[in-house]
Amino acid sequence: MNILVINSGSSSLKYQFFKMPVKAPICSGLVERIGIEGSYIKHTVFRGTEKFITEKSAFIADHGEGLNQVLALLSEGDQAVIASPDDIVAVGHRVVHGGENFSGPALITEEVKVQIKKLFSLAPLHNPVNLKCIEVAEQTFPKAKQVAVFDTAFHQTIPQQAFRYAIPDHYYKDHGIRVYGFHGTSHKYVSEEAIKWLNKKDSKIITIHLGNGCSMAAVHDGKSVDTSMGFGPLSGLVMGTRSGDIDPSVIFHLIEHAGYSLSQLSTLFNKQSGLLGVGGSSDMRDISKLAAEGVDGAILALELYAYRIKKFIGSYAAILNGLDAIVFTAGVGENDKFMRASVCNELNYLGIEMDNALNAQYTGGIAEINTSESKVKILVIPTNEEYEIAHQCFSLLA
Ligand SMILES: Nc1ncnc2c1ncn2[C@@H]1O[C@H](COP(=O)(O)OP(=O)(O)O)[C@@H](O)[C@H]1O
Ligand SMILES: CC(=O)OP(=O)(O)O
Ligand SMILES: [Mg+2]
Repeated sequence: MNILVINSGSSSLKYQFFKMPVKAPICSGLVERIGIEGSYIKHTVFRGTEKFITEKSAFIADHGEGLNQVLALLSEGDQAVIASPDDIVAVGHRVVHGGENFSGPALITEEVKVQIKKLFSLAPLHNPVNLKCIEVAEQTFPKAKQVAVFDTAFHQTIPQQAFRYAIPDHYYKDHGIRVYGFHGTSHKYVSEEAIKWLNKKDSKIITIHLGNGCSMAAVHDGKSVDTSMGFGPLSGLVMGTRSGDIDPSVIFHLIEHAGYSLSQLSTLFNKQSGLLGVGGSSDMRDISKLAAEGVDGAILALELYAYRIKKFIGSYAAILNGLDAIVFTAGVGENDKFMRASVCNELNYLGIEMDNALNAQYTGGIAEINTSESKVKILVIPTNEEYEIAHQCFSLLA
């Protein structure tokens, strides 16, 4: 079954094309800087062991134009992988917020689109773009089924004591104020891979997703029981540009004593904080370089980032009442051996002991980087949100 997966962000669009149930994609790509100067597309076709890469840079005004260019790359020229748009059987969309209505993938109907729209105010940076991509894909691939896979779905198993905030009841009932959690597709995928690796019933796992957005999940026997992002994708860990946990008193203080507006506060905590705010860049590679040169802000940014992860490991070990494995994933988790080492340093009380050589030698795939005595396994598992979305579409439609 030909399935195209679209993972859309505010200014980018990642895609992969699968012939399900085969896990290896036929092609994948990235449209970056949509609507801003310097737009470009990188498209890679995989044939056997060979890769054919096409790169284009020309202004792309919106996600519609981006998707049309993707369609052209899929269907035209030497490296075409389909003959016409009708060859696509399904388009799987990452949708960030599904509220309490979706605990699994959904075939997109007018009613589902209304639900996604109702949640715009809860995920203003993500849901509007996700819906836009659905509408463009409906026009571009009129015969295909459209399927939504929600970031929030995997976290719908979190119990009330973890998902409710200690504020009066009607804020939950009337305003939907609760923990939703995000990156669920990634936490689900890597925790399932970890469970296969451990081959253990009743497993207790902590998954640590460190991309531009960062979050952790406590996963008991395959079910999410707590997660570090909450009502929106702002709480919990220190991220590329987001602060993570902050005392709400700071907000009251900045409004009352420094005259901040709501939009200034939103920009501050969503776009000017995290690694960028403390260390001068949102990109972990830059921060590591600056820290190695001795720049104080960058050193502090690394310390805050690792410390917060460690704190969540401790709290999740407590709520799980035990621990079989911790899993590092996404851009930083998969690539940054120094960050993995900082997080795992002095966690032996919890039975977490890293093998420094194995950590340093890691180059890809699923691997254990703990010592043979370590009670808890330390795993690195590359996430694959696009494949997980294709897999969920395939299961829904097959
Ligand atoms: N080799 C590397 N070493 C350290 N950090 C890396 C490396 N490669 C990528 N990263 C970091 O991964 C982050 C992006 O992760 P990614 O999972 O691609 O994010 P997203 O999907 O949220 O855009 C960036 O902070 C980037 O610096
Ligand atoms: C929900 C979220 O934070 O997503 P991303 O990491 O893609 O920004
Ligand atoms: Mg990501």
